[in-house]
Amino acid sequence: TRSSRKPQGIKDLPGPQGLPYAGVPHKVPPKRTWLKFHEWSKIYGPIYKLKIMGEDLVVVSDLKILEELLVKRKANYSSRPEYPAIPGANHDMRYLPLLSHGDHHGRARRFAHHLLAKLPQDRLVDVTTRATKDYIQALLQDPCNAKALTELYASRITCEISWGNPTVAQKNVETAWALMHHVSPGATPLSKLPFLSLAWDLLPDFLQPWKVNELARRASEREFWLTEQEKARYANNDSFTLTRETYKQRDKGISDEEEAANSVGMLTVIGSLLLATPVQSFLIAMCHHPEWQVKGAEELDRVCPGRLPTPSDLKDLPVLRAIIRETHRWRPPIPIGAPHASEQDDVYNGYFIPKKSSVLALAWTIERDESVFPDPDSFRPERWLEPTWPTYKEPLTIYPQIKGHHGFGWGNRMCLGQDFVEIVNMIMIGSLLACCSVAKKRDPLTGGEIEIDTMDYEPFTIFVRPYAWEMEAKPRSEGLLKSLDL
Ligand code: HEM
Repeated sequence: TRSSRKPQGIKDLPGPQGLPYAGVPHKVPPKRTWLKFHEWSKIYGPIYKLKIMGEDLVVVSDLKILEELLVKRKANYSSRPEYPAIPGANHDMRYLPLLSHGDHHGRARRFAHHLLAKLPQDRLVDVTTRATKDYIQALLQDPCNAKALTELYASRITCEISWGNPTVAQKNVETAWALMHHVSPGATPLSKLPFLSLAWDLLPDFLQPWKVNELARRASEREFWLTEQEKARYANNDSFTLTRETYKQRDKGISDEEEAANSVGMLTVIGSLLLATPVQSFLIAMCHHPEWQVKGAEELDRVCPGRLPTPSDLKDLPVLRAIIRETHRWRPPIPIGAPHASEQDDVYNGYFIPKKSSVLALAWTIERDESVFPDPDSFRPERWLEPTWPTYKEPLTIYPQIKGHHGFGWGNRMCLGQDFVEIVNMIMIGSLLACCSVAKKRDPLTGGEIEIDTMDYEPFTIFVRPYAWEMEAKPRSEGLLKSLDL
């Protein structure tokens, strides 16, 4: 048993107490789980443990402890927990972020890294700029649909990069959210009662409707990814699919057609979801902070008059970078972190961490440390721009920046998409600031502003996104829109 494995004199981590096997699932709210974890970190400290249906979760909100466990001890902390709702997710070469630690993860990660490293920056800029122009036009026509439009146009970017085919963007969004929904707590009984997965191969399907649903979801995703790969092979573009062809010729692993299709499909899915959330949070922040819209737009008018920003402008756009960095801090897209599973029992600072624990880097709490981020709940980009704030760092031609910050994860599992995100966030958010101004919607009868709940985020296992909100959007500069052909 675990307690007999625990060395003498070694303590259990503090944390909320619950039932012997089940732990505290009844104390973890399905909505805004990160707020509960944040509250517990105030009570139990920067590293604490809770149990949910037999799984130990170690929740960490201190950068030094994370550095020690997830970087220095990465040999032990680079795996992933099991996802009962997707049997096989740890070893099927399908979803790189869910693979357990081992050669198979290394192979998938090297290939994904190769695809992203070989992506010419010009192509990413071109694809993103075109999608952003269409996005702005659509947003100006239908601002209350901002949530869905942002996801659709982020998806157009990743679908074009992956397969040279933006027309399947909507299908990609649906595929992405079907996966996310499926792995969310409570979506199937498997997440709540993991032992049911033992029956997967034993019981007839009619007794396991969740199995039938999962197999259907997987089959449709598989067909989608293989079809797009096949179509892309005959198209003359620089898509990831074609990069893969050259990789194959050099005989560097990934020989299987399906494995390659999965790698590209997985990047298309996670890329589109994660590119959209910061833009959605940015729009909500801007509805509350017209003053930052003005400051951001003034900077863009000065640095890139009559055109949209490009990566070579980044050094001259500290206000834009501060707005983006503050958006990632204010509403982290992955507020409780992506779990790293430990492979062996371990002891940290006199505390026992059993093997197969899931270690969570609690981004929400790290980004709310009052000694580093005074007034942490407010959206204040000036904390990155004025020397009186603890986060201020020079030179302003480089800082603030999102690349390399802890929200992209740790050690062997660190996000591979950081350059991608930096460019796409910059073009989408910079173009929005240059072209439009947004505001809370006004009630047509009373003329009063319709409030937007800035904490109303939809929970999925790892990513979050805001629920739909209502807003107004107007062209900021007709001249700019005209010169851009919008
Ligand atoms: C706002 C945008 C994004 C954020 C905040 C983000 C954050 C993260 C985080 C926290 C992880 C897990 C790290 C860990 O376990 O320690 C991760 C993994 C990953 N990300 Fe990102 N990401 C973003 C966008 C993207 C994009 C656009 C791509 C691809 C185009 C991408 C590709 C990946 C991949 C492939 C992994 C899996 C790495 C592995 O398990 O070995 N990410 N990301």
